[in-house]
Amino acid sequence: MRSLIPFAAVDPKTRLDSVLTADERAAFARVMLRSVCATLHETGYEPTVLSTASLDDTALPASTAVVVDDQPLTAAVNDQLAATEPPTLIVMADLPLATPDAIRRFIAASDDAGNDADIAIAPGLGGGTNALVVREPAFRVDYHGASYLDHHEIAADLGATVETVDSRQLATDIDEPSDLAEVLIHGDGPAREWLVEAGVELDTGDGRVGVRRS
Ligand SMILES: Nc1nc2c(ncn2[C@@H]2O[C@H](COP(=O)(O)OP(=O)(O)OP(=O)(O)O)[C@@H](O)[C@H]2O)c(=O)[nH]1
Ligand SMILES: C[C@H](OP(=O)(O)O)C(=O)O
Repeated sequence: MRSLIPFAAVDPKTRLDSVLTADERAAFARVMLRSVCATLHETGYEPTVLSTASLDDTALPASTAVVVDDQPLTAAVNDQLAATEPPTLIVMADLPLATPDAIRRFIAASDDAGNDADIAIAPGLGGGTNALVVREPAFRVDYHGASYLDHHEIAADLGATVETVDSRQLATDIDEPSDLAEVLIHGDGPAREWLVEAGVELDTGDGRVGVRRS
């Protein structure tokens, strides 16, 4: 199955700006991208990174294809869907807890006893769409906001079947500083390592666990 990883290369992860500088956000976004690429490679896919700007080769595992398209996310992904035959797997670049097992379970769950769902969605905790399998040729994405609900509506309008796959590892996208706590608690890969080296640590004071700089 063709697989795409959309990536905002310029000034990424702005919602982390209370914890990370602009250079750190750019570096951390690339660490997460590299981790998701490696996860897909390990799962047996050859992902294409759909990036808003060209990328230094060191940002990616060897032999990862890059397509540069500086359109906004939804338009760039939809042009890719229009240009190729389904199925397409789309996995966001900010899922540092994603593992090959989680991807395999997502794909397997989207295939219910041999009846492939037209659309399979691994929702993000905030209502977004962290991973998507598109088997319906007419389906087009509409990211941002509660895109999980929007994608259900778009599928319903097409009479397409939808499978929602509940996966903690795929649900954890890194948007807000509190999401970094999830990486420190549950991660065991390069994103966690990068945060520890940068001096980002758990803040277990009152209320919800967060992060602070050491
Ligand atoms: N190709 C492409 N990918 C995008 C674009 N905007 C976001 N992405 C990617 O889509 C996924 C989810 O995006 P967001 O959580 O909105 O990421 P972001 O824009 O880096 O973060 P914020 O600045 O905090 O909104 C990540 O993999 C991003 O790298 C875009 O305009 N084009
Ligand atoms: C791209 C967007 O991501 P979020 O802003 O929810 O991280 C979405 O999943 O629709």
